[in-house]
Amino acid sequence: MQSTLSLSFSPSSSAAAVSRSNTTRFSLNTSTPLNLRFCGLRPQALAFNASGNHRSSQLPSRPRSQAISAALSANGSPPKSFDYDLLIIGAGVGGHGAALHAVEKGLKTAIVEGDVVGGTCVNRGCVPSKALLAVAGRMRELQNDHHLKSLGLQVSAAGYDRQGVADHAINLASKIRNNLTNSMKALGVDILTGFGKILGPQKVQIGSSDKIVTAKDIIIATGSVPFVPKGIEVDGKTVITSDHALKLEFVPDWIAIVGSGYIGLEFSDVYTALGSEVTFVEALDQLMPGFDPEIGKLAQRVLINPRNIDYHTGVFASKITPARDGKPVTIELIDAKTKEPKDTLEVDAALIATGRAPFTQGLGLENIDVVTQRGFVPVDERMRVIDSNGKLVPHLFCIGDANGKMMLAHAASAQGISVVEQVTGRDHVLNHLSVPAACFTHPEISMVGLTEPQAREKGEKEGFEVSVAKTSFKANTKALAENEGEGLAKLIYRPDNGEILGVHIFGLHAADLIHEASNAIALGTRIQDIKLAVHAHPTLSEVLDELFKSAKVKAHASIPVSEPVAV
Ligand SMILES: Cc1cc2nc3c(=O)[nH]c(=O)nc-3n(C[C@H](O)[C@H](O)[C@H](O)COP(=O)(O)OP(=O)(O)OC[C@H]3O[C@@H](n4cnc5c(N)ncnc54)[C@H](O)[C@@H]3O)c2cc1C
Ligand SMILES: NC(=O)c1ccc[n+]([C@@H]2O[C@H](COP(=O)([O-])OP(=O)(O)OC[C@H]3O[C@@H](n4cnc5c(N)ncnc54)[C@H](O)[C@@H]3O)[C@@H](O)[C@H]2O)c1
Repeated sequence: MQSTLSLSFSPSSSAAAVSRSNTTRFSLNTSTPLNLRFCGLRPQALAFNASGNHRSSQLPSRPRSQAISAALSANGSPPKSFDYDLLIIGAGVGGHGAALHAVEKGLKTAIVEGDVVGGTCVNRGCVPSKALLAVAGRMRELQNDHHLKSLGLQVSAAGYDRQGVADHAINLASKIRNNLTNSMKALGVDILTGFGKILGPQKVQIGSSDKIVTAKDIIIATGSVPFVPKGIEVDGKTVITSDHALKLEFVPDWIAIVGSGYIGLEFSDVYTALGSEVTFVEALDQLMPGFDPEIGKLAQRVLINPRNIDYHTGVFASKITPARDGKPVTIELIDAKTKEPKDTLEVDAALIATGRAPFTQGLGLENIDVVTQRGFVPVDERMRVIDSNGKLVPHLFCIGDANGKMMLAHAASAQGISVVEQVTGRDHVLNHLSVPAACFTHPEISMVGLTEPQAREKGEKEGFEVSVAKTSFKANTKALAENEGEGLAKLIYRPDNGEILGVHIFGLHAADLIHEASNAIALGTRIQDIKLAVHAHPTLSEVLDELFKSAKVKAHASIPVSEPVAV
């Protein structure tokens, strides 16, 4: 096994540095402690210092090296036999995906959860947000007279019951949480309740009790919490994070959304559908800075400009004070570059959507000599944890939001499956460039692989040509039948060999359509091959069919010809 590695770690050191939209970007104003919350999981306040490491060390009065050797001498010797083959710390989607695959592979598996099964995605993320977005989509349709008339429909004024909408999100989360729990129980995964703390190699303490569990391999899957920049006071009522917003306790007349990434954009869709005015505050010079620029422009034309949304770009929200004593929420804006004061906003509420911070405090990483990087656990491309000397920690892996490679539910799960493949004897490296992402606005945005600027930069560095092909939803029969012709699909590829570098879609059901492209990238399928695949007519999938067919690949790689099958 390789012992010294260079770090493969994507989070940029500044929020102003844009990489991919769904790679971690968090470190704005980290010079003073951040105020992080974790939904009541742990009583003590969380605080990170400037480097993101935890301020309140477990062993604060001793030098670190001394503390580590003390811990190792007490707990450091690896156990000779194990309670489990695999122990997973954190029962979010990452942990759940790993657990299910582990059982399938015949591993005796346990999962430790300090709060509720399902983690962020199920309880405070993907699931409740998509329930709210489903309502938003219907409200939009019912309020769009022009659209309805063109279909020959007549509907009287649309309305909603706030608590009914909130209940839909709560009920869905509870249903999926039960499904997840039952699926693990049914397969024989032991669910251990308590906060997991690594005591030494292959050894984890569960909760504050004396319960210590040993396992041959351990996966850290402890996820993330909302990141709140300094100067912003979250009261959970008028200044909120997504944790609060998903409960939909009120629908403000006017809400400022700080950050125009995934969370900001999806909530702007929900709030405007429910009648709020939205003001975006974005640190970078354009909205939705993580998307492919062309898709971002189209999204701005369709999702921002015609809606009750205005915005301030190139500014930080440097101070936000909740509404109190009859005064509204106040937001002080400073220029992102010069730091000069720019403006003060007074609004009914503010949603802080400025990224997520890893949840790794109190995990006992110091006991195995692992130093986090702004809270993220350093891992190599196989999710193997790297210690402070650059060496792999045997039998220890970290997946999902806690490693910061790609903060998406399915990425967490895919990383978990990849780890299980490795510990059961099959080498596996997940190609993150094949992992799709989607923003569930109306219409949706989806993407896989590189943006056009990223592809051009790579092409320049590595000396290959980059080409772009595009198709419009306006030419698609199914989209037109739905009266939803506003949309674009964009393919970024190598004309010399037909390699797909990236695909970006804006339009109806873009989140479902992206998988043909992501699977093609994962399987190494070239354009000259996929353009021969057949799509049912009339379907939205023909948008991608057209896209691949319109690409101009110069060198024709051999096209596999399958034997004709007698029917
Ligand atoms: C509003 C919102 C919407 C989102 N929408 C989407 C979406 O549509 N699609 C998508 O792909 N992603 C979405 N995401 C991102 C997605 O939720 C995360 O990427 C995903 O949940 C990460 O999974 P995870 O398993 O790494 O961590 P988590 O889901 O955060 O789970 C970690 C679990 O570990 C537990 N834990 C932590 N420390 C310990 C410990 N020491 N001992 C025991 N248990 C511990 C926690 O209680 C938690 O249950 C969204 C996120 C948010 C906030
Ligand atoms: N549909 C999905 O897959 C989905 C949905 C929601 C969340 N998520 C995941 O959750 C994570 C967090 O989402 P997010 O939207 O919070 O983060 P993000 O990184 O997508 O966007 C944060 C935005 O906030 C801006 N920003 C940061 N600090 C600021 C400040 N002080 N003032 C003004 N602007 C500031 C950044 O420039 C950036 O544009 C993402 O990594 C995403 O992958 C995914």
